[in-house]
Amino acid sequence: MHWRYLKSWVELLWYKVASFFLFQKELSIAVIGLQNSGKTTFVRLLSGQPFEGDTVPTLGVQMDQFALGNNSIKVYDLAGQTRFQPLWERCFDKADLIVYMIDLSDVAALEESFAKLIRVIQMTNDDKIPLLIIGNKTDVIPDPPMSREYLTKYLPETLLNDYNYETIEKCKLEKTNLHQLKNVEVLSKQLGLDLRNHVLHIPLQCEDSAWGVPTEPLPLDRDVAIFTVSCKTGGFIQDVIDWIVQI
Ligand SMILES: Nc1nc2c(ncn2[C@@H]2O[C@H](COP(=O)(O)OP(=O)(O)OP(=O)(O)O)[C@@H](O)[C@H]2O)c(=O)[nH]1
Ligand SMILES: [Mg+2]
Repeated sequence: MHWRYLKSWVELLWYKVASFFLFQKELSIAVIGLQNSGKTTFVRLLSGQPFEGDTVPTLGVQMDQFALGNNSIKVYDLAGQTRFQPLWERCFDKADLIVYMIDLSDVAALEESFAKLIRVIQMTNDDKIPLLIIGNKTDVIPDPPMSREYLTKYLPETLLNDYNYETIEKCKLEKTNLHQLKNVEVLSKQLGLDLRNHVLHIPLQCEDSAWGVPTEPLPLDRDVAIFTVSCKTGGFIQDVIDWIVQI
C-alpha cells in the first residue's frame, strides 16, 4: 500500500477515535441550493478555510467531515446544477440539518430558487428536519443611498426573533430593489415563511398548489432560521455557526 493511502487511513482512524472521546454530538448537514449560490464556499468557511474566488462547480455530492466547536460535523455538499438536483432528496434521510443557499444577487434565478426551497420544505416537513436558509452574496448587492428609512428598515441582517409578518410589504424584486432582501424579515415575506407563527404560506404559482386556488398555510413544526450573509466578507457567518452548534 502506498504510504499516502496509509497516512489518510491513519488520519481517518485517529479522527474517529478522537471524535468518540472529544465531541459532544455528531451532526450531518446536507447543503443544497441552485448552482453558483455559494454552497461549497460556505462549507469551506465552516471548516476554517479562507474564501476562494475561483471555485469549481461541484459534481454530484462531496462529503467532508470536520470539527465545529464541540461538534463533529459531516457535510454533504450537493451540486446545484439541474441534472444533479434529484440527488438532494437522497441525502435528506441522513441529515440532521438542511442548509438551503440562495444567491440573493442573482435576480434572474431568485424565483426558481424560492420555488425549489418551498418544494424542499414541503418534502421534509413531516420529518421535522431543522432548516437553515441562507441568503448569500449580500456584498454584491448595491446599497441605495443611505437614508434614515434605509437605516431603520433595511439594516437588520440577523436572525428573526420577534417580528410582524403581516405588516411587511411584499414587492416585485428587481435589480434596483434587491437590497431589501438583505433584511431577513423582507426575505421571509418573499418566501411566504411566517416564522413567528410557524407557518408557510405557499405561493399560488408553486407547482404543488392548484393554480388560482389559495392553499392552506402549512404548519411548520421544526426549527427554521433565516440569515443573510456574505461568504466573501464573512459578514454574519459567525452568527450562522453559533446557530448551527446550538441545534
Ligand atoms: N461576491 C461573492 N462571491 C461569492 C460569495 N459566496 C460565493 N461566491 C462565489 O460564487 C461562486 C460559486 O461559489 P460555489 O461555492 O462554488 O457555489 P456552489 O453553490 O457550490 O455551486 P455548485 O457546486 O455548482 O452548485 C464562486 O466564484 C465563489 O467565489 C459571496 O458571498 N460573495
Ligand atoms: Mg459546489
